[in-house]
Amino acid sequence: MGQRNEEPEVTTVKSKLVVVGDCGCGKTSMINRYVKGNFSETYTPTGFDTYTSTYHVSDTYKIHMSIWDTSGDAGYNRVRPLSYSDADLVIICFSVGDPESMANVVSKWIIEVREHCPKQPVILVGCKTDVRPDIPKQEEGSKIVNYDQGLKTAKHIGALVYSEISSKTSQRSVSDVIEVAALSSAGNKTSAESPSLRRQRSFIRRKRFSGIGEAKMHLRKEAAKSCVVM
Ligand SMILES: Nc1nc2c(ncn2[C@@H]2O[C@H](COP(=O)(O)OP(=O)(O)OP(=O)(O)O)[C@@H](O)[C@H]2O)c(=O)[nH]1
Repeated sequence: MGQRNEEPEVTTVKSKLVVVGDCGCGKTSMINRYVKGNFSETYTPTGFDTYTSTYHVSDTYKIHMSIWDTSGDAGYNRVRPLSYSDADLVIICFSVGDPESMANVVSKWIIEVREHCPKQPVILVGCKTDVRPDIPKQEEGSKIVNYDQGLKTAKHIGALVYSEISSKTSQRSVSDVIEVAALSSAGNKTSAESPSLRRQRSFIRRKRFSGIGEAKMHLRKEAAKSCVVM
């Protein structure tokens, strides 16, 4: 009798991640580092851009991400909200070398995000950590955001995760945060109970792929020091 060669059923979950934050804080560089694996010193302001990438969580579970890159420019304040439609998770970025960009997380970004995405999880990302050692000690406090200040802001805005990255020097830090975002958003889907989505949800439950649980497991497995799940 011949052996049946059964392919395992592969579940693919779709997830939309929206990335916002001040101009020049490092959003596009983070996405480029994750999707294309490269980094450019050249600053090209973004209008809107969409990238796609598939995260292979396991042999039988994939997350197909669409990552929406937005402009931090005030000129886009009226059109940027269109990007939030159907978002599963929002990543708010600031630059650790620019305290004003972190202040704007509280005074501008979380307010805009909550207006359009009242329930979706938010991840706060401090970008450009490689600039920290370049800033002279006596200027600390005025020109740099330290880790504790970033973490405090993340708690203040009710973020699910606080993470710090350098798109310039650390592929790993960027992969960690995007993959935690993917896992958190995939386990968080609650809308549109189509039969296929019901199957996905039951699969997620069976495999204990709850968003936050999966994110924590991922963090432990990878021993990532750059992400903190709150
Ligand atoms: N040193 C350093 N520079 C970075 C890093 N990430 C981005 N940059 C630089 O910062 C500048 C702006 O980066 P972008 O990624 O384009 O910033 P953005 O947030 O997408 O900007 P907008 O499109 O205007 O909203 C570029 O010159 C990048 O090379 C980083 O991790 N370290």
